[in-house]
Amino acid sequence: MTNEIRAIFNRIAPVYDQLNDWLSLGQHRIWKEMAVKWSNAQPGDTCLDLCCGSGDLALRLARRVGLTGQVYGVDFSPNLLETAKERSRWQYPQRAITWVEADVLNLPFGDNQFDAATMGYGLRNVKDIPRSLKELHRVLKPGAKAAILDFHRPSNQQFRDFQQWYLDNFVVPLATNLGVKEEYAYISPSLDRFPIGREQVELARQAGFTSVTHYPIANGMMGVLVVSKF
Ligand SMILES: C/C(=C\Cc1cc(O)c2ccccc2c1O)CCC[C@H](C)CCC[C@H](C)CCCC(C)C
Ligand SMILES: C[S@@+](CC[C@H](N)C(=O)[O-])C[C@H]1O[C@@H](n2cnc3c(N)ncnc32)[C@H](O)[C@@H]1O
Repeated sequence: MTNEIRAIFNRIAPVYDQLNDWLSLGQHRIWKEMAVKWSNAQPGDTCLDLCCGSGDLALRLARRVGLTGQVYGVDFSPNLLETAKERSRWQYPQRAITWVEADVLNLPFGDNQFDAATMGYGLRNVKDIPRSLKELHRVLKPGAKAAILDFHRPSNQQFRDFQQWYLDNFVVPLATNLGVKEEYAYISPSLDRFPIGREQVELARQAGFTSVTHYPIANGMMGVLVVSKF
């Protein structure tokens, strides 16, 4: 399972950023900015971006923490990490971003290290969600926050139908034209298996987070789980 997921993301690396822009009409940038804001990262902080992929959230965190801060981006896809490294070289050559190839279920960091964290479209893809949340809890400093952005199934039936129609009629056909049909067809079943907002809240509480809120965004088609460690 882990190897299959890694293979999916390695294969889509060449088209990943372009397809996110096209298929969300640029909206994913706004959703990611919301997650960074809700993580409460501050200038000078040491931040973590889990499942960083091509680096979108990590680069946004880097902008927020400034020259005195530090950002660590963790992912197990070497191909997406290569894109992230290239982007950071030309976008932020003087900022401290460390790209780490690792499994987020076994983070190579000690306890209580990070002031803030983000995870974009990663939680749905890990093979053990409770363990992933426990690892996140372990590495955050007491008082730190994390924001976890992912797809969500709207409770409103019309938006739910629209989301499914959009995935079936725009996302998969466009991906098919670019030779990555199976990879994008994986989004819908992975979303069916993914816990909805209130279930995510319960899992985060069980992982040790005390303050936990799930915010549906984009008419419930996406969601941000905001967690605090006390
Ligand atoms: C950045 C986004 C998704 C990242 C992403 C996550 C995955 O788990 C994948 C799995 C397999 C292949 C690719 C991905 C993947 O790219 C979110 C935006 C990209 C979406 C493809 C667009 C989805 C659009 C919404 C369903 C509806 C948007 C309505 C409106 C047009 C804004
Ligand atoms: C959909 S991408 C999201 C990338 C980026 N965060 C974004 O928002 O564009 C999901 C990422 O999660 C990574 N991933 C999934 N499971 C992982 C795991 N167990 N450990 C590390 N990375 C993982 C994949 O390699 C992929 O880069």
